[in-house]
Amino acid sequence: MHTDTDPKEAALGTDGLTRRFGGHVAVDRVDLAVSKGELRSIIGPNGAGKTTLFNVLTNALAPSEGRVYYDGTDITDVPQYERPHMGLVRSFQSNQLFESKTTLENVRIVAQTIEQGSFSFDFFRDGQRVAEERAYQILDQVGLTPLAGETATNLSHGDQRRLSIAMALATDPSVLLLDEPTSGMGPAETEETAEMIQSIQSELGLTLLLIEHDMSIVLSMSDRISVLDRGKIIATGEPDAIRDDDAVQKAYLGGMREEL
Ligand SMILES: Nc1ncnc2c1ncn2[C@@H]1O[C@H](COP(=O)(O)OP(=O)(O)OP(=O)(O)O)[C@@H](O)[C@H]1O
Repeated sequence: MHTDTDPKEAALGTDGLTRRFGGHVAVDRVDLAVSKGELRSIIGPNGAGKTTLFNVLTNALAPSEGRVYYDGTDITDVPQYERPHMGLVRSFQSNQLFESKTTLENVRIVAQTIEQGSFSFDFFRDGQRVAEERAYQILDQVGLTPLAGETATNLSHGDQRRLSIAMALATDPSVLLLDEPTSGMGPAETEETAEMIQSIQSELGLTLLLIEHDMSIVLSMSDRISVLDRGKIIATGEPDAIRDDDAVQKAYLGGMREEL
């Protein structure tokens, strides 16, 4: 079974990353090395530490120990708000949508906010138009063009999740962290969203880290899968190897084994 190698040579890497809550170790000495252009899924039973790992990777929560590397640079101490400007982006949560704004405006606002750092006078003159063009382009990529003028609060749950991906794309990420992009979707919508994510990834050459519960999606989409159990990575490998791994089967006993 393949294990992760040097985190400093990865698009996104961690070395001994740990997060404790009091005496509880939610993320326990995690070593990851996600290669450029890889689609890596993180799976594991409920409470395994997946969300906490994402929170520590984005510095929404400070790690208790360990380091985080982005494209060879130690970013452990880089504040959360600076990371999107470097290209390390987490998909927006539904409570981060501007509910009274339209689908288009939500994406445009993010595009404009991100670009403001790099444009000066010219930007203020043309900024809105440039950001709007970019927003239309992204809506097309995620299949939301027909809903461009719809108020975000009126979108279906699935379309709101697609919008949250669109907003993340508006920041022009290199490494994108997606937290359960298909949660709450039916089988057809899940399939459609998975295809959309894959086509965007190959089009943009993105590195993707995905938390996903739908095992058929995980097994079909991932280049590699890392399995988290009680805070520890117990296996990393290609989908076939993970499905057949004894430790993984054991961790899922009574839980999702049938799905594997
Ligand atoms: N802010 C917190 N304070 C205390 N304990 C926490 C906190 N956040 C998470 N935990 C604990 O850390 C462990 C890991 O939780 P986490 O939400 O990261 O798991 P998960 O794998 O994402 O679970 P799920 O699949 O159910 O979303 C759990 O035991 C949880 O109760």
